[in-house]
Amino acid sequence: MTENENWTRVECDAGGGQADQDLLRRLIDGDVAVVRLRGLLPAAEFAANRERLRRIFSDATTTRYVNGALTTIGPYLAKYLSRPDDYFTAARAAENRLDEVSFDLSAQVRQALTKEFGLHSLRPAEEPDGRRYGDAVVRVHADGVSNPLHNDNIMRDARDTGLALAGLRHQLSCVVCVEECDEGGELRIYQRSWRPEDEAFKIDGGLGYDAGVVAGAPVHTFRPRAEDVYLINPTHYHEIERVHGADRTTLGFFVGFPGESLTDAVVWG
Ligand SMILES: O=C(O)CCC(=O)C(=O)O
Ligand SMILES: [Fe+2]
Repeated sequence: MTENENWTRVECDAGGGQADQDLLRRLIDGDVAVVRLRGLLPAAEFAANRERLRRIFSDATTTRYVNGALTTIGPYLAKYLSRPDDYFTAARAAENRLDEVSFDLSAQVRQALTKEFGLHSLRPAEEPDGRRYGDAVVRVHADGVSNPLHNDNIMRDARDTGLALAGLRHQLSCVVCVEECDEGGELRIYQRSWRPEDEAFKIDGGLGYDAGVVAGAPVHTFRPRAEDVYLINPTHYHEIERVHGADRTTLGFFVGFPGESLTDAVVWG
């Protein structure tokens, strides 16, 4: 596990012309660890949406696992793959609640990403029958919380569900840092994507994989700061270090590309 100059972060200032299709391709190919976009949205948008979220914080739900816990506002699909109907119901309920307080950070970020990367479309994913996926999940990591080593791969995980997302070609993850913690909370991402034989490293009854699965792989460590918007390839192993002090609050959504053209994409939470 070594930091390595060949597996590192690309920093972009919004409007600087650096964010393009080629950069998305490098994330997909596993050549770039993190793309960090600074200044994607005005500070005032973050401040307003942070305040809106605060009003519905009591709606957050915590899912406990033997080796961790996830506190979220809005459902995350990975938890509902065996009961998609419940996912869509919960997604509508969360959307209504966020609308009530005029929370619009996900829509703003989508619009800004579309412009920044020159996309033709970036919309919440839909099933052919019209059921719409949730457009993001608010994740709250409080003092003492970490996330175990895992990878996110909807093409693999939804394969037997009949959901349209299983047919995507590529998946990225977009994270919007709403509130940074005082210490810790670093994202550690490895230059190692999932392979079927890794299932031997899966933690029984828990979340994620044993550290042995990434032995020897280059790692990049990134500590998100408030107002960062960053992209990773979540099919690569990643984990979040223990958070200290203030909550680490993020808005996250996955970005899926149905084809090799990286200009048309869908999102889900
Ligand atoms: O919050 C982060 O830095 C990463 C969260 C994560 O696991 C993901 O985006 O897939
Ligand atoms: Fe993840």
